[in-house]
Amino acid sequence: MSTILDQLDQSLADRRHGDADTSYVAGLHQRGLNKILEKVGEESVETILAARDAEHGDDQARQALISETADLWFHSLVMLSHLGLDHRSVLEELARRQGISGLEEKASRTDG
Ligand SMILES: N=c1c2ncn([C@@H]3O[C@H](COP(=O)(O)OP(=O)(O)OP(=O)(O)O)[C@@H](O)[C@H]3O)c2ncn1[C@@H]1O[C@H](COP(=O)(O)O)[C@@H](O)[C@H]1O
Repeated sequence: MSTILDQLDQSLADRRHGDADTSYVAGLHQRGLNKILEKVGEESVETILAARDAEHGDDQARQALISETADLWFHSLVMLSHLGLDHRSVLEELARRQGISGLEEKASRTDG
């Protein structure tokens, strides 16, 4: 599956200075970080609403949650790409955290 993320990140990088008339991603980059963050916020809210519907919902509601989550991941990747980052750094961070209990990590923080 990480191949999909590799391919997607390559597409996003290729469109960084692409034609907004033919590319949604190029259009987002051209409209700038604030527009991209607006989309991330919008997709976050849509994902939350879809998750509430999916909790006691049918297969259609669960599929809608998958679709909204994909939109959220996609727009998050556009955000990272806009700032010169990609999914590999996020996967590395998740790998670094593997096996570290979230409760232990929280207790070890010096900032409370
Ligand atoms: N994975 C995606 C992907 N997921 C979602 N979307 C688009 O994200 C948008 C989100 O839906 P909305 O209804 O919120 O968007 P909207 O109403 O058009 O947006 P606003 O005008 O309101 O900001 C839709 O236009 C979707 O088509 C995506 N657009 C592109 N990709 C990937 O990015 C590649 C490059 O896309 P282009 O730049 O369009 O060539 C594609 O080959 C795909 O692999």
